[in-house]
Amino acid sequence: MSTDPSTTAEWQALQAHADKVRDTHLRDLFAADPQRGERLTGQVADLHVDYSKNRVTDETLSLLIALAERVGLRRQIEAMFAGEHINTSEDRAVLHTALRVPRDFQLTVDGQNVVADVHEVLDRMAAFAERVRSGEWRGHTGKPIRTVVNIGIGGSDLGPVMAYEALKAYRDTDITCRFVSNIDPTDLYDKTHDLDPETTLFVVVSKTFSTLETLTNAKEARRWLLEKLGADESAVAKHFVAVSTSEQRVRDFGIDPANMFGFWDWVGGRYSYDSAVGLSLMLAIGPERFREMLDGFHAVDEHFRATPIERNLPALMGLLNVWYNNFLGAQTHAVLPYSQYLHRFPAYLQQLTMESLGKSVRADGTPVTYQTGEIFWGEPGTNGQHAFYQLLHQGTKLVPADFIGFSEPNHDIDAMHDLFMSNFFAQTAALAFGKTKEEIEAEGTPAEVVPHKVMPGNRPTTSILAPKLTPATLGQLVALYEHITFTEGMIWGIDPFDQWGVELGKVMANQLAPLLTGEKPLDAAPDPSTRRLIELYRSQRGRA
Ligand SMILES: O=P(O)(O)OC[C@H]1O[C@](O)(CO)[C@@H](O)[C@@H]1O
Repeated sequence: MSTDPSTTAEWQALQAHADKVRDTHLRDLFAADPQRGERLTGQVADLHVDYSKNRVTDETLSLLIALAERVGLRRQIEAMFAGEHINTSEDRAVLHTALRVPRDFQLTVDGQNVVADVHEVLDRMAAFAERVRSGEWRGHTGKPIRTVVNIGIGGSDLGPVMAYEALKAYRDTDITCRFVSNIDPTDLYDKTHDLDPETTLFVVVSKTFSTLETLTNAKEARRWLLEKLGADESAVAKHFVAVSTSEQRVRDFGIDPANMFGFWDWVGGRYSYDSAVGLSLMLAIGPERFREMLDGFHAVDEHFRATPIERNLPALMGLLNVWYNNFLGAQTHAVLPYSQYLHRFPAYLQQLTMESLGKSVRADGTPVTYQTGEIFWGEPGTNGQHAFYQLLHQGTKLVPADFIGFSEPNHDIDAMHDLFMSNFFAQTAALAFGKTKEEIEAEGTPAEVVPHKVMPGNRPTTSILAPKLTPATLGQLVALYEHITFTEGMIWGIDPFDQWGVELGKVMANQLAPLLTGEKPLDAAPDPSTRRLIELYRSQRGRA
């Protein structure tokens, strides 16, 4: 049975400490230590991380580090990098870090030369991407590809689309990508109805190649293509490629394995866009920039693997999340990128963190008696400022937030970027230090309005500042959050690499589909509420 962290002396010391410091204000912490803004910072690759505006003292940090040592975080990190089967409920290694190692790295896992396999696929992807980008790869009627449609869902969509949007400034070809994920037919319709089938390439991405949404969309896309081209099945080879771990299922679908790019069961879906799952991204930005992104990931991996916990930024950020979640009662965590290009980053992080950490039993199956995964959410600044920041500043909820910004813009217009980033700095300062009653009164504010204008402050933030949003810094950011997630999972003793909780709904959807069409009677509904809803649905669709 694994250690219940909440029964350890280290956890209990944190609980006692939380009671002591709960009301300590960031104003006082900064006043007591003028060096705090420099001391509580660190650098990982290009990312400057300032965690000084968190509600922690040096003692808090030492206690959190002691908890990490107690649960064996260092040992767990080594186990992950070595390819041990740390995904216990699926008995699998967890080796997304191997996807970004340089060619000369040595890593053999379960008898497999992992590095050689990774680079073999990367080389095939690069060769294919060059052919498509140069126009050498032609569609069935001899025309070059202009649009790539990625069909996938979850990890087979969120990573590629997030990175495609993030690296917009680095797309340098005539190729544009679209992403179809939802089984809502409007998604496929919307993304294909105005396309020229002669110049369209579908990349069907599914780790399992059994996901209902993806296979349904892919079949429809194939039907659309053949119908529009007026062609037979032979056209599929020029317009469909697959990314999967299952060669047999790809073959069964009708895609030639020669047009398949593989990966391995030791890559979780939400940890996969730096594998062949990122093929659409590579088609858009080219193999060289894709490689730069992988190097960015790797730089943070090396930091996470080799740096003592007291200076290990992903570990420290993970521990801060544990602090708020388990000792100060926070329920959610905001991620606020000051970059419009990162507008899908919070959605991407939702899968990474919430599919990983939304568990209520430990790895050995025993129930947890403490809070696990927090709710991650966010929107780019400054848009969020005009929507939900009011609650961050004056609401009753504690919402720790990460601010992510870049000194150099990807495109600037006059001094807009300076104005933009001044909001980043202003918000984090306002959240931390607020504005007191006395300061507001001194401005001559009418007495009855004063309480409404008081800004309590003491709202914790971590600032991540990088020189510029590039393929490398994007890779660094993603690896940072992967390892933050890992750290939290290890502290709580859960398996952050499985996702059994999504299965039941999938099975039930398959069982219910014939009730919606009328092929099965309503009596087969699982409960009276669902029966009534389906009955209404059927009548609104004109079905008896
Ligand atoms: O890549 P696949 O096998 O189609 O799975 C898609 C997604 O579905 C999930 O299994 C959840 O339903 C995710 O973990 C995964 O990223």
